[in-house]
Amino acid sequence: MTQQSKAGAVIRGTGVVAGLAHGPARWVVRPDALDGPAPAAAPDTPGAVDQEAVERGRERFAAAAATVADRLDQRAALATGVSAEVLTANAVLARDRGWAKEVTKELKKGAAVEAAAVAATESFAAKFAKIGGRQAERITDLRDLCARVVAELRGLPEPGIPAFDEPGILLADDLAPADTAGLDPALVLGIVCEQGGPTSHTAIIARQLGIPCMVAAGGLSAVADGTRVLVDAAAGTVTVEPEEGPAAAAAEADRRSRAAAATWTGPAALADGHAVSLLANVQDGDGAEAAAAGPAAGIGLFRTELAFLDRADEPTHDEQVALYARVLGAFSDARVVTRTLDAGSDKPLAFAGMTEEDNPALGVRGIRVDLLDRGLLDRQLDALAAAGRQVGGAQSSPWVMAPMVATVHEARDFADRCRGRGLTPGIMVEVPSVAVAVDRFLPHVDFLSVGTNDLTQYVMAADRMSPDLAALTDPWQPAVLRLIRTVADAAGRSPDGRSIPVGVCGEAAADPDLACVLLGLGVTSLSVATAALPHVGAALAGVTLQQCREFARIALDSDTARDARDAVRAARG
Ligand SMILES: C=C(OP(=O)(O)O)C(=O)O
Repeated sequence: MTQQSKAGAVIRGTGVVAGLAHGPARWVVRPDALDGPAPAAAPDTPGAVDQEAVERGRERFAAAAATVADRLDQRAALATGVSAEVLTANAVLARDRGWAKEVTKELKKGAAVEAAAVAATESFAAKFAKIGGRQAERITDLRDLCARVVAELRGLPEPGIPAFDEPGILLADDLAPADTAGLDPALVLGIVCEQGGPTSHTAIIARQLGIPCMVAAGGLSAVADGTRVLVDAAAGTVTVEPEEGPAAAAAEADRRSRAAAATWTGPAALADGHAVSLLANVQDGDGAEAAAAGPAAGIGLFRTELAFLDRADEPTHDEQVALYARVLGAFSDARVVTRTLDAGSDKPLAFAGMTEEDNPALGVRGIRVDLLDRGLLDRQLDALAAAGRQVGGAQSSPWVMAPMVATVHEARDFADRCRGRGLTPGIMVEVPSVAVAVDRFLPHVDFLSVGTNDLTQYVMAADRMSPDLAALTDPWQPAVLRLIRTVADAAGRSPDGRSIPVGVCGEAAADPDLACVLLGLGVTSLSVATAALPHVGAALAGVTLQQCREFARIALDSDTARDARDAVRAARG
């Protein structure tokens, strides 16, 4: 039996639709397709095939699948936009001839019809998993259809969303599109899935409905139905049985800020008219084009390693040029900051030549891959320079930054290699040594970008992946904020008289309260996931620079991350 989460425990996941939600957890009812009396699976050594049984099974499956498809069509007719598209696509999947054929194959082996449906589904799921990417994310759709067809074959009600008699948070291993498409945002305040990815249908529909949503929340099954939880999708956390007063206040403040965000269209500016450079974090061409269609003023972090995570071999020069040109071209007149491959730690790249390490977060990652193969970075810089020339205009000298820089030597060497190719060099500030000795780094680079996720991990000596250490890896940690102030102060009066831009591209920038603090600390740009842009933009529109400075002072003078957050939230009102 799963051990239940304790009060105050924090579960981590990936936020896909920013926002806070507080209420009782309600689990999706998803009966295992083979619950109940086990239907006969295909025997290992099939005897003579009972043709009549095969035919009966084929007809029963076809009828059940058609009923499920009809119901999906009916729901599609009542839905709009992406919800309708998703429901229709799943109705088509339910009528798929290949699926029916695979079921018949299993029936011919002697399986009962329910078992045949499950076996056929799992055979497709295995194929989808092998292909990976978006195809793998369709496995949930497929299994959901199978569960519905099996329920229909057994004369049971359709599995799915529980009835909500009060507003709450929907929890699931993964949600099927047929579930998400019919959700009522007045009752479903938040969605958390133990599995799923940022491009899964759950994420797409939650975004359309404006429901805060998290996926890949490992350990969620330890949360019992009815337990009160606080979901903070921007921070990627679910707090089990949080302190009621502050949790309710935070959720209410967030509800108001989401209402403001829904009408915010940019460009970003503070209430006193002070312009803010609000940029997007992206990982591929689709993301860059989606960002360009919204209020982003450019790209502050293009995580190139995420575009190549599933690659066994290094992408060719031409492949890289095509990808980079697409991302640069999405903002042909504005700043696009590309980060060189941040391979290693939680993002191993098969082609980067890393070996297993005991402590990969402190090992060969980011720029340190130079130790194994300097050519990898050189080839990436060549491709980026070529993409810049191809796009031209404002992108003819692309901004590029290196992750995990720790020494002045690394910064100088990186900058030389960039300048030699006509690129504009910067470095990430995520190793504390850079923040502590920032004045020594500034003469070599044209910009800095603070990666608060890693900076916090390394300042607090706490693994960012550890759910038990979530309170320590909170970017509101006053020690982290003090380092950011040191960096911003130094960059504002660089020894050679230049004012060096300092951005923040970690998750800290996506927290509307913390975004105000960061501007108050002197940061010159913020880069956040595209979905979080309106939340941050709307929050900034409600405060002046002087207020931001006051919020920064309050946060710096706090002893804990929690005190800092609570005090700034109270001051913002
Ligand atoms: C932006 C950052 O990098 P990563 O992609 O490792 O989160 C960070 O560390 O804040």
